[in-house]
Amino acid sequence: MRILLTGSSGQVGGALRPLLKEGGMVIAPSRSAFDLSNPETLAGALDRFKPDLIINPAAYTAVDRAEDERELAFLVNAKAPAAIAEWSARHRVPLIHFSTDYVFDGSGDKPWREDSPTGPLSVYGASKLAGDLAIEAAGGPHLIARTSWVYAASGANFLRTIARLAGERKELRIVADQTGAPTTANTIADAVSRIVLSNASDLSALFARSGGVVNLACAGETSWHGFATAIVGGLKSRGAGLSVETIIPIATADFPTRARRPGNSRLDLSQLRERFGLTPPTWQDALSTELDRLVTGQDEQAVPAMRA
Ligand SMILES: NC(=O)C1=CN([C@@H]2O[C@H](COP(=O)(O)OP(=O)(O)OC[C@H]3O[C@@H](n4cnc5c(N)ncnc54)[C@H](OP(=O)(O)O)[C@@H]3O)[C@@H](O)[C@H]2O)C=CC1
Ligand SMILES: Cc1cn([C@H]2C[C@H](O)[C@@H](COP(=O)(O)OP(=O)(O)O[C@H]3O[C@@H](C)C(=O)[C@@H](O)[C@H]3O)O2)c(=O)[nH]c1=O
Ligand SMILES: [Mg+2]
Repeated sequence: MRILLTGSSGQVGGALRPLLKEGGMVIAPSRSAFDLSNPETLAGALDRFKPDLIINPAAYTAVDRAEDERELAFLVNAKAPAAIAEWSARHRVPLIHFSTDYVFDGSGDKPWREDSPTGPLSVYGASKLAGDLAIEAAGGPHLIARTSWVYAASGANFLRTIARLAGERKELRIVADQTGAPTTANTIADAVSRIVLSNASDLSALFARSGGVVNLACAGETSWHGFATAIVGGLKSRGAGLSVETIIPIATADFPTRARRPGNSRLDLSQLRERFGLTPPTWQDALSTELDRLVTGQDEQAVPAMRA
C-alpha cells in the first residue's frame, strides 16, 4: 500500500510516520512538494504520488494568528482538504483527516458527540469546520478523527510552553474554566495506525460502514490549569529543577487572547469504542508516558497503552 502522509514535520504526522511503515510505503512530502496553501496544485501532485491511502494531519494550527490570517487558514484547513477529498472521491482512495474541539461553541458541560451542533468561536475553528464539511460533501471514503489539546514531547505545544515557563518564572497564571482532554500525538497515531493496519485490505468498505467523524482523544477531563499543574508535578517528580512555586487558576477573562476558545471542549468517546473497539488511555497515563520521553530525550516512539 502507498500511504501519502502530510504534515510529517508536525506532532501527529511525526508520530504517525514510523507506525505506518508496517502498512507499506509511506510518502511524506515536504510542504514545498505538497503545499496546502496552493490547493489547485494538489490534484496534480496526487496523480503523481498515486496513493492508496491519504492521511492528512497537516493544518494551519496557530489559533490566535489565524484571526489575522483568515485567508491562509481557510486555504490550508478548508480549501486544501476539499481538493484532496475531491481527488479521493474521484479515485475511491480512502482519506483520513483530523478535526478539532474548536469547531464547538463550548457551551454547557456535556461531552460533544460526533453529531452535536457546531458553532466555532474562532477563525481556526471555522476553517477546520469548513474542511470537515467539504470532505463530507465530496462523498468519498473518509474518516475524520476529531481530537483536542494535542501535545507531544517535541513540537510547539502547551506541554513545552509550560515546561519552559516553569523553568523561568516563580508563578504561572493558567485558565481554569476551559475543560477538555489533553491528548498526546502518540495516542492519536496509535489509534489511527491500529485502524489502518487491521483493516488495510479494505479501508474504503470500513469507512463506508463506520466512517465520517469519530472523536479520538485521551480519556478523562481537566482544565488547562489542571493540565499545567500535572505537567509541573510530573516534571518535578522526575527530578527537573524548576523555578515555579505557584500555579494560580484564573478565568478566561483574565487571560486575554486574540481568538476566543471554547469553555467546554469535552469529547464523548463512546463511538471510538463502539465503531473501532478502541479505548484510549487516560490523559494522566498518556502524560506520564510523554514526560518520560521528554525527560529522557528519548527519540523512539513510546506507544501509549491503547487497549484494543
Ligand atoms: N495541535 C492541537 O492542539 C490540535 C490539532 N488538531 C488537528 O490535528 C491535526 C494535526 O495537528 P498537529 O500535528 O498538532 O499540527 P502541527 O501544528 O504540529 O503540525 C502542522 C503540520 O502541518 C504542516 N503544514 C502547515 N501548513 C502547511 C502547508 N501550507 N502545506 C503543507 N503542510 C503544511 C506543517 O508543516 P511545517 O513544519 O512546514 O510548518 C506541520 O507539518 C490538524 O488537523 C489539527 O487541526 C486538533 C485538535 C487539537
Ligand atoms: C501559556 C499560557 C496559556 N494559557 C491559556 C491560554 C489558552 O486558553 C490555554 C491553552 O493555550 P494554547 O495557546 O496552548 O492553546 P491553543 O493553541 O488554543 O490550543 C488549541 O490548539 C488548536 C490547534 C486545537 O485544535 C485545540 O484543540 C487546542 O489544542 O491556556 C494560560 O492561561 N496561561 C499561560 O501562561
Ligand atoms: Mg497553540
